[in-house]
Amino acid sequence: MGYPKVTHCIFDMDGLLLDTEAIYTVAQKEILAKFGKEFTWALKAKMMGKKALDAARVLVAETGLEGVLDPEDFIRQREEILDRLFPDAPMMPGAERLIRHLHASGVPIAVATSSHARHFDIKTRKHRDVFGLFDHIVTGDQVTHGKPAPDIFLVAAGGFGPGRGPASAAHCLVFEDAPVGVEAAVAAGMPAVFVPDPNLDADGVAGAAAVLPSLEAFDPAEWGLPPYPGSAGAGAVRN
Ligand SMILES: O=P(O)(O)OC[C@H](O)CO
Ligand SMILES: [Mg+2]
Repeated sequence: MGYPKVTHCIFDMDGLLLDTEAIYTVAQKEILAKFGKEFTWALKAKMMGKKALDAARVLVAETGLEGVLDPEDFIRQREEILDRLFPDAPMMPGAERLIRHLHASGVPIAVATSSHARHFDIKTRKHRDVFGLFDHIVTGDQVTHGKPAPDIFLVAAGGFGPGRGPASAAHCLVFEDAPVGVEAAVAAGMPAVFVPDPNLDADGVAGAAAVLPSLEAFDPAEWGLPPYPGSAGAGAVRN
């Protein structure tokens, strides 16, 4: 397998634990339409997983709107739409079961999201019980360099506290839905389970240890983690 036994798990949030990526798409489509521009999956793939300003700069550059739409102004317009839609974001299939299982089994778990703390609060308002099970949460505003830099995963791995940390980065399994997130995990020296949206062209994404259609297909036992009670598990496609 090429990886040591997994002892810790680090979860991305948007598009992985929470179904919020569709909300970003709605907001971004709406704003670009005002400028006669289309929001495509190819553009989304380059933005998703990044911190807000990094992603806004990509959008402005890729749509040729430099000098027309200021990235900070884009973010302001987007906030109005997002703030309205985020509170109703549901969890992704399989996310709650996996989190509850890992927590009940004593596996240290953390969140590493590029979202800033204010958004994290709005998005998780209806899911406080589940998010309360994580050892700790690292939000995008806590690191200078966002994904694809490895920083956020390294900070998350370092946050488990004395005696509860991983022996090395390679013992931490990262779950991601974004190409830049997989890149960040690889740069951090961590195996990554990539769970891409079916609309995302995942072909050019290198380095994932496994690619799954959904968290429902994740079998903890395959990674040396405690098995689901009474379950044989589903098959991961290991690279
Ligand atoms: O996927 P996350 O949780 O790192 O957050 C990403 C951004 O907030 C939106 O793509
Ligand atoms: Mg994500």
